[in-house]
Amino acid sequence: MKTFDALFEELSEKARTRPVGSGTVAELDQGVHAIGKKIVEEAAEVWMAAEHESDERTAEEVSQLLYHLQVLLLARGLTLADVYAHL
Ligand SMILES: N=c1c2ncn([C@@H]3O[C@H](COP(=O)(O)OP(=O)(O)OP(=O)(O)O)[C@@H](O)[C@H]3O)c2ncn1[C@@H]1O[C@H](COP(=O)(O)O)[C@@H](O)[C@H]1O
Repeated sequence: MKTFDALFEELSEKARTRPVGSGTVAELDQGVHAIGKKIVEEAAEVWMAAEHESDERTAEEVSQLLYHLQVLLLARGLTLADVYAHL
């Protein structure tokens, strides 16, 4: 099972090597504005799933939100350590 930290490592590598077909690379190329909109959209989907859908759907939506948050960090050149410093 993939962890939050392992996903960030994977996405960091994708950002560095820019493999063809990577959705992460495509999203990074859209920039912070587009990624931010995606985060807002995913956050709303988390809310709706938590209120109206199953535990599994809620967990799935949360995973997508976490993914897009990580892409935003990469777009800004931030690391997980930068975030953890505030936890
Ligand atoms: N965990 C994720 C992940 N979660 C969410 N997403 C993206 O978020 C989208 C889900 O958004 P929506 O629910 O809005 O679904 P959708 O409306 O069909 O998608 P869009 O039309 O909005 O793109 C998916 O289509 C993916 O583009 C993810 N894309 C990639 N990953 C992981 O990231 C890693 C790198 O992926 P690549 O960069 O694509 O190789 C791999 O391990 C993947 O499993």
